[in-house]
Amino acid sequence: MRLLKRPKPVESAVSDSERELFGGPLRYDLGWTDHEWDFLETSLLSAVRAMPRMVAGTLRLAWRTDRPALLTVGVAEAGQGLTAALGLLVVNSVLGSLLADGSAADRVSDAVPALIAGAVVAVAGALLASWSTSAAGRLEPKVERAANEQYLHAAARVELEAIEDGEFRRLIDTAQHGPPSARRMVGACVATMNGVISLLAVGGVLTVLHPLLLPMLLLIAAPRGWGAMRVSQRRYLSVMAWVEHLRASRLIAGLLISRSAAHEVRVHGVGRFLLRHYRNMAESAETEATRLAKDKAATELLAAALSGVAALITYGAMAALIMSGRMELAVAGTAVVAVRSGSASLGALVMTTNSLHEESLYVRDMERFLTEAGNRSIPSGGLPLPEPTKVITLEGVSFSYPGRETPALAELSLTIPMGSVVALVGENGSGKSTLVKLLAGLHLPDSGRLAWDGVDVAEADREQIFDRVSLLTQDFERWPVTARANIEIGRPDAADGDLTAAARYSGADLIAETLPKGFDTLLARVFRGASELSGGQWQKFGLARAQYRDARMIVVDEPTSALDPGAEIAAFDRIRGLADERRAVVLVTHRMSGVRYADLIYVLHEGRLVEQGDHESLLAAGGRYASMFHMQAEQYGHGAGAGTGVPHQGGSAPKPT
Ligand SMILES: Nc1ncnc2c1ncn2[C@@H]1O[C@H](COP(=O)(O)OP(=O)(O)OP(=O)(O)O)[C@@H](O)[C@H]1O
Repeated sequence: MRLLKRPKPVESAVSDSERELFGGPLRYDLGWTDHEWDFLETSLLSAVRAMPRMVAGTLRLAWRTDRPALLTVGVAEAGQGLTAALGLLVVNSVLGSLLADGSAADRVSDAVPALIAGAVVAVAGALLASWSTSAAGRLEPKVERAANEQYLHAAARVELEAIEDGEFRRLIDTAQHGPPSARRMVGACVATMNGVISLLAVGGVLTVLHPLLLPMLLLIAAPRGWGAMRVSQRRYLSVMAWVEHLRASRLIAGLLISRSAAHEVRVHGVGRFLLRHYRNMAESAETEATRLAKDKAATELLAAALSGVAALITYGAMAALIMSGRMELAVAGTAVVAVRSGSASLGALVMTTNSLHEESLYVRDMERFLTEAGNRSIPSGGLPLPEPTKVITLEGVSFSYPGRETPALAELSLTIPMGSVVALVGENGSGKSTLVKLLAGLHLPDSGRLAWDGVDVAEADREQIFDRVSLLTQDFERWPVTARANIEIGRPDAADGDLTAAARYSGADLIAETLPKGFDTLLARVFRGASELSGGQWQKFGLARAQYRDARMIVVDEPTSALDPGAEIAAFDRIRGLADERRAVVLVTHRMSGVRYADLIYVLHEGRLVEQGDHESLLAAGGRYASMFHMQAEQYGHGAGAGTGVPHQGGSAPKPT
């Protein structure tokens, strides 16, 4: 039975801002929505059928996190169901006494024992409810934490390629609703359990009173159940379709208050521009919220009307039964109370079942993410790397980014011997940073072979590769923690690191001396009492971190871009000094002054290796490297014959073409 009409794609309003800033409507892939609709287009019955599976999943998680709390909730909820049934029997007994023959005083005094029993039952019910609430309150945050840990652990373990894949990022985004939903599912499970038990109790009493009363009760609650189900499914579809729009609005809002954008936001008037777009996008979202609200109101009105008609039929039938003498007045009185409380219980049960269903949709997204993340996670285990390693070799290595036709690296063959300083040179986009990512084990070659002393990284234990590589990229992380932790985070689990040596090595020790609390100064402006460093000072902390790591291969990508001329010369000297027989240094830079003393220089062009050798031989060859070197030398006034001159002045070096 199809209870729901397929909704129109949620695509009507495309804001101008989406067109202007993002090149078109930001909507979740509608192909996905179509596919999901098959799942969502479920009847009430199938949602109820799926319930045991959903409940079992949540209960398993709850069982793993806090067994005593879960058992307490179960016992307390079952007890409450019992008190509900006893309460109805008490009502029946009281009504029986009150409607019996005899004087008013006698009838009231006959009812007293049942009234006392009723009070005891009510107190017991209240105590059980409060016991259950406190245990469920203890359980819920634990379930959310467990689910969050699963989510974050899986996200941190996936391959870099997955992180850079837009589809997967969307999955990460939607799955973040999962942990809070898992928490709410515990509450919904408890409420559902409560509803089921109360309803069984009421249903049992009603069936005993008269067999027709239970079907009538169900008739009253069914339309409300249908309405609630339809509203929640439409809300879910809408959330999914608008998730990117919401993300983009948050991005714009974030930019308005971000520190890094603060200068342009003010000086270039970007603030006004972004605010206008923020409003524009918020208005589109409001249109969708209004549409949903109208739909919800209409659905609920229809459900209430149908439920009212069912109630009318029920009470009419009861009146007919009384008048035909087939139902006693006391039974009818109890039945009215039971139908009222029963339909309230059933209504609540439908709502909680429905929220269980709705929350489970989000938990399902998280499950889907966990499965996908599991498929795309960095494999554990593999061949051990030789220690010490003598050489890293690339043979015919090619690599393309997903969705890109031209390979970022093509048929690359080169060697990186331990103890040497290897420089990677080439124009923007020639593939240097991509090669760095491959060397660090962040990406694996699509074809060809990258090996540490003959052990192919595709078969090697990736953890061991990560352990042996120290990475200082152009956009290295400026961790919002203390100066000390900013260096020690290079080897987070090491207890034997030499912080002083690492800081002295890069010059970060002198910077720390000027900080209010030395190495214990917090380097995160967002917190009170924290200090901020200049770009060049941060780079020295980055270098110290890279050195602290004590790796076999140190890869530095533009390590001196923010350093003043003196600091730059010193930094290149220090970087050269890092190479020893156990360790290689891979240097990526556009500053030819730093490249000059490298033992081996590889020149890349459009992902291919076009020249290799040392500085002198490459200059003598008069090729691409020589022209890049001369171009920079000329800029600093050394003239075309600057084979011996070293252009190391500050300012950004011109990008070779
Ligand atoms: N994450 C990515 N996804 C898709 N393509 C990418 C990605 N990163 C880089 N590319 C593409 O791969 C090619 C090589 O880029 P790469 O960053 O390796 O060059 P580079 O030599 O380091 O450049 P630069 O000197 O500007 O830092 C470029 O065409 C670039 O557009």
